Amino acid sequence: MLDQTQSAYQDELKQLKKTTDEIDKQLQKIVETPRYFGQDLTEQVLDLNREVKREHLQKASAEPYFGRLDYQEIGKTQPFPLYIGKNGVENDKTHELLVIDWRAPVASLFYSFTGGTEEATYESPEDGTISGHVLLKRNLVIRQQVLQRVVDTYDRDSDEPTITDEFLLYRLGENKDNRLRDIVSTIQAEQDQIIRSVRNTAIVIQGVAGSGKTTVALHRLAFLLYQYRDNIRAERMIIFAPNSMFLDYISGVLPELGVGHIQQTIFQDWTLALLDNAVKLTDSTKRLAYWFNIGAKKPQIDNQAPGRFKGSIAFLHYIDEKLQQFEAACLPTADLVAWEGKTLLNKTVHEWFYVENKHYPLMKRRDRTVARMKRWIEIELTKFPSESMRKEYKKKANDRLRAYLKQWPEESPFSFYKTIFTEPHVPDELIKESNLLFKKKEVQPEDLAPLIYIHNRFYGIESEQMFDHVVIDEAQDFSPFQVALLKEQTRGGSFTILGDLSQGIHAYQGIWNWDEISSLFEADRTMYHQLDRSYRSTMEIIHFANAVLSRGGEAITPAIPVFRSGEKVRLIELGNEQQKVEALLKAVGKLQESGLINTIAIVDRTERECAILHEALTGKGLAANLIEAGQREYLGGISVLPVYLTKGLEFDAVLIIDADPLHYEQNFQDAKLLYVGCTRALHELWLFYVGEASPLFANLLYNEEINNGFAIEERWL
Ligand SMILES: Nc1ncnc2c1ncn2[C@@H]1O[C@H](COP(=O)(O)OP(=O)(O)OP(=O)(O)O)[C@@H](O)[C@H]1O
Repeated sequence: MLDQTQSAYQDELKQLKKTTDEIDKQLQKIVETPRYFGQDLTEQVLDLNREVKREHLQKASAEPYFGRLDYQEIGKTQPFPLYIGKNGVENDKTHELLVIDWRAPVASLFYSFTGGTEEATYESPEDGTISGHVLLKRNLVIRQQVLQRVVDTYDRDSDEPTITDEFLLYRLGENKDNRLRDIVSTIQAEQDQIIRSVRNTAIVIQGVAGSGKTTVALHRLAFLLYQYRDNIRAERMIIFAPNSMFLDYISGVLPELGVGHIQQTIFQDWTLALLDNAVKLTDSTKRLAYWFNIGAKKPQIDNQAPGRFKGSIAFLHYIDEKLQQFEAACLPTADLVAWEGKTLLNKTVHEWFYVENKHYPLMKRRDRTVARMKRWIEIELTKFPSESMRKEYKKKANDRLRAYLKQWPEESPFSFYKTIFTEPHVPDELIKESNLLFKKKEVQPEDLAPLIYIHNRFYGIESEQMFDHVVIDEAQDFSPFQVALLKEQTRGGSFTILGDLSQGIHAYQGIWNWDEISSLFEADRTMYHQLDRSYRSTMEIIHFANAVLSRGGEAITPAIPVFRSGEKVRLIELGNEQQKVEALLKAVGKLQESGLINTIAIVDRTERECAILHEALTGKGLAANLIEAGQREYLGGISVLPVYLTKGLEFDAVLIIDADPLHYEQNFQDAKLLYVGCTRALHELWLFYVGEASPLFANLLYNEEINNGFAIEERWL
């Protein structure tokens, strides 16, 4: 066995040398070609192509590939080794494929193959379905041209030819810095299926915490750009993320995959820019503090919550109705008497507005109709014999036109939207609250989708504002209205919509089930995927988090951990409040001692508590960053942050403080919050409480059903 491993290693060394020599030769040739800065278009394109190739080759030179698959097509006598990397490389002269791009159809075998001796097939664009057998699947770790690891995950000739997770576990066991990474070398079959889904479909992914949803969506973008390179442009693809810090956190993945120029934004920023900043958003800190309040101040969340009401499709239909009424009644009813004896009949203006220009958006239609009226006046004026008469009557006509247009006011999306909040169909409380804000030209986040919707009806959507593909991350926090709005702006209904209902901590605005979103798309243009396997955290952490969630009292789909065992979750009772800071310092010290932990999150329940804690910790010399709402950058290291801001992020270790009944009550909303906090941890999860533990995990260890020995209790009194 050892011999076999060594000979595999030697073989791979030789192959690596052959490939890197060829890459370096090609690279050298490009580097020696002078850049072109002249005006000739053909030369400019050639230069650009060389630059793209240079970038690819430079990356490929350091890490040319990560996998090998020996595949024997039916009818062929020999297997063919396929080396799979982030970019394809071929021999300049012979055109032999040295490295196959991971997105190429044949490379799908590397991901979809899950063991066994049955035929493995893939779809070739030229030759249709190709069948054959996989003889070997090998993972290779190459860093800076050095072959570090060779792991066979399947070898048909071996005594145990089953696919193993060994390489995946090796990758998952690594520590994280402050950025999400690509996973091209270990994409799992269920993830690959999503990544390679056809465009012009709305893919809805419900995935447990850590199932790779964000990562998969980013890989899907890279795939779409490769597969449909003639039809899709990166600049026309957009990612909607929950906050700016999250965008910063994921910003490394697309460049690693060689993809640039994809728009990345948060919904609020995108809408405010479209509205030309005509309105301001209310202070998000206050809003979050309100919705994440604890104890008696905890607000009630139901369908009348402003976000649920204004985010509903019923509200969209209501606005539609109002727009129709506005459209039907906006024209003045009188004729325009330009001067005595010359009347433009109201019927004619109607005809121009409602028939001739009916395909234009409302305000454009108004502009065109008014322009037509002005032209009519000009033409009538030419019938006067003298310049002085024309002048005199022109003034008269313009005055009359001005008076006429006063009856036909030009609405802005905001002024129109405001009129809705006088209607009996809107709950009184909402009218009061909204009008108070509107007076200050302020709006809530849930007002933005309706405002853009009205904006689009008024002014239309420019073709350059249309998207080729839209990714919505943390989509459980999106409202159906937001998705319906984006659908209008996306060619072919091409979407990747991902989220987790168990992490729906913004239930005051988000969806409560996926039908709310799926039903917006035609049934045959939607695909639903469920990812239940969690890759982020150890088994112990996943078991614990599942137990917390199930105590929330609603039916849940438990996350299934990858078989990666680690330290037990620690439930630590403290003697009194004053001990908290010392306990955290001690915990950080212990974790850092191991040398294995890079990123640590200290998680409290509210932003205020975090600020106080952060001050106390830094006062004791701990170098920690306080993360607040609206923050744009994630710096890694030690962070102090409220639990609701941890969403989407991950840390080597998570320390949850104040895990008591006041901060985490036994209800679904709090269970989701604590679940989110717990599932951010990759390797270590510690929870601290003074006195009593939260009912979401109290006495967990004595509960026969769920006690698998995944947690230990300690008392630091
Ligand atoms: N196939 C895989 N191979 C290696 N690592 C993976 C794989 N899939 C996911 N991961 C890792 O699991 C972690 C979670 O991934 P990601 O953040 O994309 O999940 P998510 O479903 O969006 O999580 P959450 O909903 O909890 O925010 C990341 O560290 C990612 O690199």
